[in-house]
Amino acid sequence: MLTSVLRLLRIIFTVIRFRLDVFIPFALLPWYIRCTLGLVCSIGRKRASKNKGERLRLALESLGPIFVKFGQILSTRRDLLDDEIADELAKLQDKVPAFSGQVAQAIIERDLKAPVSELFAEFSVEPLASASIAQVHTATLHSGEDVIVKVIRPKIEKTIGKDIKLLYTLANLVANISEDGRRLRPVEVVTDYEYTILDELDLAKEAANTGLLQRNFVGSDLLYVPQIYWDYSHRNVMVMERIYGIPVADIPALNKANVNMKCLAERGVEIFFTQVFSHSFFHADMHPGNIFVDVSNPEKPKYIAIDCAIMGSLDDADKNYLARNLLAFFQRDYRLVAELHVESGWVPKGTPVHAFESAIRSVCEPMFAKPLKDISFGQVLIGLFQTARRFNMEVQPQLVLLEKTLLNIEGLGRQLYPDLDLWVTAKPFLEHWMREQMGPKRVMEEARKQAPQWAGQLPQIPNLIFTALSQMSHQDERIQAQTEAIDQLGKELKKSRKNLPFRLLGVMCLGAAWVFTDPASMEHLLTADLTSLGLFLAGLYLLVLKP
Ligand SMILES: Nc1ncnc2c1ncn2[C@@H]1O[C@H](COP(=O)(O)OP(=O)(O)OP(=O)(O)O)[C@@H](O)[C@H]1O
Repeated sequence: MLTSVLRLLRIIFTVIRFRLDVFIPFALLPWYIRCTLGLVCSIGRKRASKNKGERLRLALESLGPIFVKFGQILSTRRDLLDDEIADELAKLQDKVPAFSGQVAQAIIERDLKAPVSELFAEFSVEPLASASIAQVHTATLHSGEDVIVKVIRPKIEKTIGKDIKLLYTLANLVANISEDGRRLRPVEVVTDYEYTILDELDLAKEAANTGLLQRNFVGSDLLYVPQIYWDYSHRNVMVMERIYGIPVADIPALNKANVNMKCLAERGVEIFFTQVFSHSFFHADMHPGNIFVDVSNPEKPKYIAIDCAIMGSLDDADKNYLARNLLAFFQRDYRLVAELHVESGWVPKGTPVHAFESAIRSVCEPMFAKPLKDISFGQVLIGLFQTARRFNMEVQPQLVLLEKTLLNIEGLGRQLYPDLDLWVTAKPFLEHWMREQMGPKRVMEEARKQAPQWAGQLPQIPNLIFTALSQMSHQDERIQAQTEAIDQLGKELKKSRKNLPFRLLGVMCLGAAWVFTDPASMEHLLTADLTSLGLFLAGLYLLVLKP
C-alpha cells in the first residue's frame, strides 16, 4: 500500500516536473484543483520549451523501465496518437542496468534444479544484453552447441502488477473526466499493455511460440527461427540456439556484405503476408532489435527472428475482413468498404451506409495523392479503424496488433529499400487468399467439415445457390480494377466466381453420394452403390475437371 502511494506521488511529481499538465483537461477540473495544479506546474516551467511529445518521453524515461515499455507500446498506437507524439515515444529505448550475473545464475539453478556447471560446459556471468523484462547470457552446452540463456528479472512480476494497477487508476481517471481523454481510449491502451507485458513474462509461452514459428518456416529460405532447448526451458528461464546474423538496422554492415537490399525488403513483406495469410500466426514484435540477417547468400538474404513473446493470430473472418477491405480500398470503392462493415454487423445495424462511405472517403481519398506504390497499408488500416470506431465498431485487438506490425514491416522495408512497392509484393497473397476462398480446395475442405449437417440440409441448397448467385452478380458490378495489378486480380476473381455454381453443384453431388453410402440410410445396397458412384463421379468432374 505504502509503495503504491509513493509510486503515485512519484508519478504526480513527474507530471509536474515535465509539465505534462498540457495533457490534463484543466477546464473540467474543480477550481481549487486547477489553482493548485497551475501553481505547482509552474515549477517545471523550464521544460515547457520542449515539445509535448518530448516531455512525455522524458517523463516516462524517468519513471523507469516499466513505463518505458508502456511508452513503447503506446508509440505503436498511431490510430490513437498524433504523429508528433508517436514519433517521439518511438525513440524510447530499454536502457536498463543489468542485474547481477550471480542472481541470474541462482534463478537458473532454482528453475532448472541443477548447478550451472552441470547444465552447461561454459556459462558467461556477464550478460550479453539486458532489457526491462529479461536478461540474456551466453553459454555452451556439454554437447558443444552455443546457446543463449534468457532469464526473467527477479521480482519483476510484482513491480509490473503494482504499476498496472496504478495505470488503470490513471486511465479510468482520464476516461472519466474528459471526452478528449476518452477518445484516446486509455483503458484499452492499458489493457493492451497488460496483455503484452504478461506475455513477455512467461518464457515457457515464448518458447512454445518460437517452436510453432520454427515449424511453420521449416525448410524455408525466407526465415530462420533458432531452436529451443526444451529440457532447459521454463517460465523464468529459456535456452535457445545462439545465432550470429547482422542486426537488420545495421545498414552499413549489410551494404558491406553486398546484401541485395531490394530482395531483403521484399522478403520482409513476403514473410509477413505468409505468416498472416498462410499460417495465421504472426510475429507481432518485429522491431529491429529482434530481427537479424543471415548473409551467407547475399543475393537471397535470409531473415532470422528472435523474441517470439508477442504473437498474433487471425481467424478466417479477420483475414476476409482484411483482404476484402484492402482490395476495395485500392479500387477506391468506398461504398463497398461501407457495405462490408454494415452487412457483416461490424458496425451496428442501422448505421447509414452513405454516412460511413463518405467518412471513409474523406479519410482515404487523400492517400491516393501519392503513387500507388507509396501508399502505406498500415496507414490505410489506421484510417479504416479510426472511421470504424467513430461509427461504434469495436476493432478487434488482433487487428490492431496486425496494423502495428504492418507499420513496422513497412517502415523497416522502406528503410532498407526506399522504392519498395508493397502492393506488388502483397498482391499475390491477397490473390491467393481470395482464390482459395472460392477454389475447389476450400470448397472440398468445407464439404468435408459440413457433410454431416448437409445431409439434413440438402433440400435447402437450391435456395442457397440462388442467394450466392444473386450476391455474386451484385458484387461483380463492383470489381473495377484501378491499376494493371488490380485489373488482373479482378479478372481472376471473376473467373473463380464463374466457376462457383459448378463447384457448388459438385459439392452437392459429393454430399449426396456421401448420404447414399451411409449404411444407416441404405435399403438396397446395389442401387445405392451405383447411385453414389454416379454422383461421386459427377461431383468430381464438376469440382476438379470442369474449372
Ligand atoms: N538466439 C540468440 N542469439 C544471439 N543473440 C540473441 C539471441 N536471443 C537474444 N539475443 C540477444 O539478446 C538481445 C535481447 O534479446 P530479446 O529481444 O529476446 O530480449 P527482450 O528482453 O525481449 O528484449 P526486448 O524487450 O528489448 O525485445 C537481442 O537483441 C540479441 O542481441
